[in-house]
Amino acid sequence: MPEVLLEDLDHVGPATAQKLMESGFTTVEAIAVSSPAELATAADIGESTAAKIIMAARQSADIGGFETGDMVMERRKLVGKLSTGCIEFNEMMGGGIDTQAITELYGEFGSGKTQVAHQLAVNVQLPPEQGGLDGSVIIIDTENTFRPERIKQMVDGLSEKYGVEYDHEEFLKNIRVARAFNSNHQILLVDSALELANELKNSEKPVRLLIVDSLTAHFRAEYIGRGTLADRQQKLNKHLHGLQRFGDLNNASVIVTNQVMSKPDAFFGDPTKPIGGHIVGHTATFRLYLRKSKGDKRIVRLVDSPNLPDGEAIISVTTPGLRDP
Ligand SMILES: Nc1ncnc2c1ncn2[C@@H]1O[C@H](COP(=O)(O)OP(=O)(O)OP(=O)(O)O)[C@@H](O)[C@H]1O
Repeated sequence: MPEVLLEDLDHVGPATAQKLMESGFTTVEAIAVSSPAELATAADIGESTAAKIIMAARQSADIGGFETGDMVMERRKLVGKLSTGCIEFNEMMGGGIDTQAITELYGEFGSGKTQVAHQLAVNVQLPPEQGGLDGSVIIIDTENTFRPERIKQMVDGLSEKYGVEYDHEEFLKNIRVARAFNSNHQILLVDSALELANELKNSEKPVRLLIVDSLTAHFRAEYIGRGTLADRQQKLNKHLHGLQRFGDLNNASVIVTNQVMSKPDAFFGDPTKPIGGHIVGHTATFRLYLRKSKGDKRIVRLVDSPNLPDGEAIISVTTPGLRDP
């Protein structure tokens, strides 16, 4: 599809286009999924004009409309399973982490969310015989927690496990990381990820995994207090739909992390419930609650899956990677 420029949209003059770009609305897609109030503020225009611009953007943007049942069926047949490398964990997930789905890892700090994400970034690159998807990965890193050194350790761990000499440099080349500086930037990076995935679609390693670590940290920091809750949930909702769409279009797994607090939190309510609450819950297809146990052991609990029984698996987080205890 040829790229549509902001100025090409009805009701958008050069000055408005400029203001929109400056406020981070750099693509027609970003405008298509925004709200009139948001756009009006960003471009200094009336809400009714903003609504017209959004309609125009929706008509020209490829934001996904209806699919027929047989199309959905065809797409579902392609659902892949990404191995976690742990037998019990895989079994609990019906074979592995589904593609075309969002899987949320939530838990306290240090519960191993980032470790699981790193391991999946390695495993996705393996051939299907070894539980991979022969793909590459995009990571949206919001808290600067991506560590290439950790990837190297895990690749060395794989070499040990399979008795094959894997080259960690090759694995690192198939991991593309972008830092998200705030929640708006984070949302826009999904558009960039879509573009990148399109470019790589016919390459040797198409993008089969998207990781957002952390999904909620920026939202949590930026939207403080009850008054902004609805706003935050709306943004988060939009973001999650963008992520789901990424998973569908690329037959990719989407992994998001979400920190929960051990201490009661005045702003976000029940400490055992992940922030983002209902919105993440209703949009994420699989929710995994991670808990620390003795030593390097972690308990992974599957909560509220649409087609699998709830269950628990124990894994070990070790230097060479995730292992069966
Ligand atoms: N190289 C390593 N070898 C062994 N264990 C490690 C290694 N690196 C990290 N870990 C383990 O992983 C833990 C950190 O987990 P991780 O960073 O995944 O937590 P998290 O759930 O993402 O936390 P946060 O919410 O703070 O980001 C460490 O406490 C340690 O137990």
